[in-house]
Amino acid sequence: MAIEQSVIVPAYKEKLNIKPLTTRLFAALGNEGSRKTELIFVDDNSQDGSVEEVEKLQKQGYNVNIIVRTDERGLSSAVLRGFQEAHGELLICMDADLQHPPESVPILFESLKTHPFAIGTRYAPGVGIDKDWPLYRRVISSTARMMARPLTTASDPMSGFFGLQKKYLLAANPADINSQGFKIALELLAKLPLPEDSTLGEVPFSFGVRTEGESKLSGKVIIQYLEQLKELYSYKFGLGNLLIFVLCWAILVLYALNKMLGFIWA
Ligand SMILES: Nc1nc2c(ncn2[C@@H]2O[C@H](COP(=O)(O)OP(=O)(O)O[C@H]3O[C@H](CO)[C@@H](O)[C@H](O)[C@@H]3O)[C@@H](O)[C@H]2O)c(=O)[nH]1
Repeated sequence: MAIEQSVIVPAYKEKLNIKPLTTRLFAALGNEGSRKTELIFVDDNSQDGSVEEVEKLQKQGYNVNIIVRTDERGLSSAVLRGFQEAHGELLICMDADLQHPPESVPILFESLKTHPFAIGTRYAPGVGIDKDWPLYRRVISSTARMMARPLTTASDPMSGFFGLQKKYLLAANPADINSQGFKIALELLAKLPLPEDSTLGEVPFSFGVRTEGESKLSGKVIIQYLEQLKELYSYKFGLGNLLIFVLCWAILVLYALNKMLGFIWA
């Protein structure tokens, strides 16, 4: 059976997560789903045994591959590389750390059959974020989410769990896409030539906590996000609206402070 759908996973030092992610994903897809799906890890030369782990799974019959980049680092660029190499018409990106449940992947693929772009959301009734996700991450995430509000209708534009129909990626000019940082979903949502009348697929999921390995979020990634936002505001609204950007900033800093104090006092 030909490959119709691809799951791309950016991975840096994720050896311990590779096996559980692969086995859970293919179990969730079932026999028929597994036959038409490939899983691709895009690893930035972790040298932690990830490659050997994938080779073991290949020997067990799983359709899983690993691309090792030696000349580049970064989440967004890794995802774009995976999308480039993928054989499926439907593409999904998810993290390796199991914070995005593999069991939600079939639902996201289903949504992509009727939506050009679909995104996993943590902000919907019945789902949410694990209570053990650290306070500072909640504050950063809420603030970042508010700052992206004018750019997209997505309820969770910070989500790293999303998918799209490949034809819309191919229709974009690669030079337009910013491959820095972590926020590739927001970038693609803002820049892909999606049909005007199309709606965004939103798939609620519960965001877990990482049990193996560590987050790679750093100060540099936050700065990259702010630079990306500035560029997206210019792209969408023109430089004349830089003032709006500055005002949004001021409001959001106040919002973050309020949220932080609220949490502390709560
Ligand atoms: N290849 C590659 N992969 C990377 C790199 N940096 C991070 N990754 C991979 O990208 C995924 C997410 O990175 P984490 O460092 O685990 O991010 P996080 O703190 O859990 O935040 C994630 O979840 C948030 C909520 O959905 C997202 O907002 C955020 O963008 C990210 O996806 C993981 O699979 C990680 O190995 C890199 O430089 N290169």
